[in-house]
Amino acid sequence: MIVVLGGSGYVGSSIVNLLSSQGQDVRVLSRKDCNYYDPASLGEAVGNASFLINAAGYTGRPNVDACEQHKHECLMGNAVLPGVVKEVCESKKLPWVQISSGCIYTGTREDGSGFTESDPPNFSFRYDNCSFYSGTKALGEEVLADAEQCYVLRLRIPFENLDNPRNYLTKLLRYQRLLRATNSLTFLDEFAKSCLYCAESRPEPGIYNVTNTGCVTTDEVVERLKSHGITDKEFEFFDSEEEFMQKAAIAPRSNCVMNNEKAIAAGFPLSYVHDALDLAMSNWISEETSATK
Ligand SMILES: NC(=O)C1=CN([C@@H]2O[C@H](COP(=O)(O)OP(=O)(O)OC[C@H]3O[C@@H](n4cnc5c(N)ncnc54)[C@H](OP(=O)(O)O)[C@@H]3O)[C@@H](O)[C@H]2O)C=CC1
Ligand SMILES: Cc1cn([C@H]2C[C@H](O)[C@@H](COP(=O)(O)OP(=O)(O)O[C@H]3O[C@@H](C)C(=O)[C@@H](O)[C@H]3O)O2)c(=O)[nH]c1=O
Repeated sequence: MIVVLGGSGYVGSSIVNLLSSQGQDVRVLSRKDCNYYDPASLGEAVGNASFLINAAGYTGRPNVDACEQHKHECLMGNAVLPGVVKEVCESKKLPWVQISSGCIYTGTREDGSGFTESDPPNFSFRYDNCSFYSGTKALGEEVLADAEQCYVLRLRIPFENLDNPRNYLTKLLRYQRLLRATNSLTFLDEFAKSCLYCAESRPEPGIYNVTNTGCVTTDEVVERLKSHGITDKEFEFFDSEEEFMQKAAIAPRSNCVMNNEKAIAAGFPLSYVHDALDLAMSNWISEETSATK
């Protein structure tokens, strides 16, 4: 049995749907079911699972700005909880996935290439340059530095074919103005498949950048949204990151390029970012369409 903590959330529900569709025996755990911060209570709820996926955490709604006002929940969910899950999984000798984020980096390496798993985070409390959210995600990875049988999977700006306020494509369609940035992204379907891959095939445990190959600019993504007929909107852009910070954001955002070669070499099912965007956009289901179904 695979236990999914936070299986009701945006990322967790995508994982649960995939596992269920593949005939896996899945159990979703929620904060209602036990005390996440008491290893005995969490351990009892986990029972005799054979694999665990921790998709619980605090992200803020509608975006990470909300974490600046909810620091306690954010610190507990993103930095303390991974430590409790580690303790429980190690006592049960249970292999498991922790969902981390690529938002612990900003920019590119000095030579313009993407960050690898061995690059230390540069958007963290140690650099004193980050959002509270990113700081807690970097701390969550530090807590797991010596974790056994643990897959730390770094998701980065998820997108998919379903219109959803958490989907990057929906965000770009709805934000009044856009920040011009270059990012690596993660196709949510392939992230869910990557979690299943860890459960079934057990690659070497450790940190993996679970991002699609390559990177894209905001302009490239909006041009693709237009060429797929999803919108004919004339997008407006901020003149600079300073203007974006003054008018649309509370916390600084991570925009970054990630290197996924380690994940590809380990067999993770990750396609080129432009191909993944085309697949999601060519199967686009708008909120209006899904509401009438
Ligand atoms: N969405 C994104 O853009 C990205 C997300 N991630 C990471 O993926 C994971 C899941 O994110 P996402 O699905 O978007 O988030 P959601 O908020 O949609 O879901 C997270 C779930 O975690 C539980 N939860 C909420 N607050 C807390 C808390 N303070 N402590 C413990 N559990 C809590 C809730 O489940 P319940 O009420 O059932 O307990 C909730 O449904 C997080 O670790 C996040 O950092 C990484 C990169 C990008
Ligand atoms: C608020 C806002 C953001 N943006 C840009 C900034 C950035 O490049 C991109 C995403 O910014 P958002 O504020 O939507 O998302 P943010 O909350 O920063 O997104 C993150 O969520 C958490 C949970 C993660 O772990 C991250 O990996 C990432 O997915 O959109 C705009 O263009 N216009 C806007 O008005």
